[in-house]
Amino acid sequence: MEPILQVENLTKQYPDFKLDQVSFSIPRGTIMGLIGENGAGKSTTINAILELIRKDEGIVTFWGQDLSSNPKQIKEDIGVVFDGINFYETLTPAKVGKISAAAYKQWDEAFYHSYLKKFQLSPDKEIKTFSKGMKMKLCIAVALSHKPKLLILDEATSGLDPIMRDDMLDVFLDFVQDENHSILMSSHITTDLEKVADYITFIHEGKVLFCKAKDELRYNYGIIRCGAALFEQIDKSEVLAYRKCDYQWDVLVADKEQARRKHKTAVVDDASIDDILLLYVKGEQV
Ligand SMILES: Nc1ncnc2c1ncn2[C@@H]1O[C@H](COP(=O)(O)OP(=O)(O)OP(=O)(O)O)[C@@H](O)[C@H]1O
Repeated sequence: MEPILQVENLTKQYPDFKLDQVSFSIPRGTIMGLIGENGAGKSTTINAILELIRKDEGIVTFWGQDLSSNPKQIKEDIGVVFDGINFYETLTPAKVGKISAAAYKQWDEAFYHSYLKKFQLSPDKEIKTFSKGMKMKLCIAVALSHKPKLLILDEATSGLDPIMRDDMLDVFLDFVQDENHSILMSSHITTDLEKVADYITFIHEGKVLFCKAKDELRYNYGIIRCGAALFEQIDKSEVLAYRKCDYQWDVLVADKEQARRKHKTAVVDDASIDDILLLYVKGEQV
């Protein structure tokens, strides 16, 4: 079965930045987390996938089809939420529902109102009275209510408090219970991705550094904490990245159990997604 979204060699050149041959795919029923430092190219990737900006090279297919081959249906099947999307401030959620019902043939008004209730958004209050988090929740309710099969979320949970974020992660997990649904979500809140993502794509300076199953990162990756003498002994072909902090070396490896067997005196910690990101971005690669 073809993936819901396949991205091959996506390239976009800006005067001071190049998104360089980005490739990944999202299998059905899964959540893909997109991570990377500020300016790494996450939003450029999402904008190019959605054809909001023109790509220079590369192939993007949804359900095996190019967006231009069936734009109306494919757009109906994709729910999009960006940090900073704003509705007209004088609209109310009820009016947004009416407008969306006219725009989407799959619009489900009852479903929309059940989300407004779940997210504690009054249908009749003007949007200008909403906080940033409330506006974000409204965007997510709209995106879910036209019954998409793919959700694309660019920093969509960053304005939410930890309790609401946790509820929202449950909504996302529910969404992918249907094997025909998937989510692509970029986030700086890597603990959220640790909770829900099945795969992680790490973009660094416009290039994909890796695209891996989250469990592979969680169960296999580790950080050796050691002094200079032990660092010299480590086989550098096993080192993904390293960083010197005062008198200690932090060394990222892809097989922590092997490192524990080989270096019995060293401390080998589990690596969180934040640790991995930090070592790749701030550390050095062999
Ligand atoms: N329209 C544009 N014209 C020129 N350069 C741009 C344009 N849009 C983005 N860039 C550059 O592309 C690079 C990547 O930006 P992008 O917004 O994709 O990063 P990001 O990973 O989403 O960052 P953040 O986490 O801060 O949102 C940045 O250097 C940015 O300045």
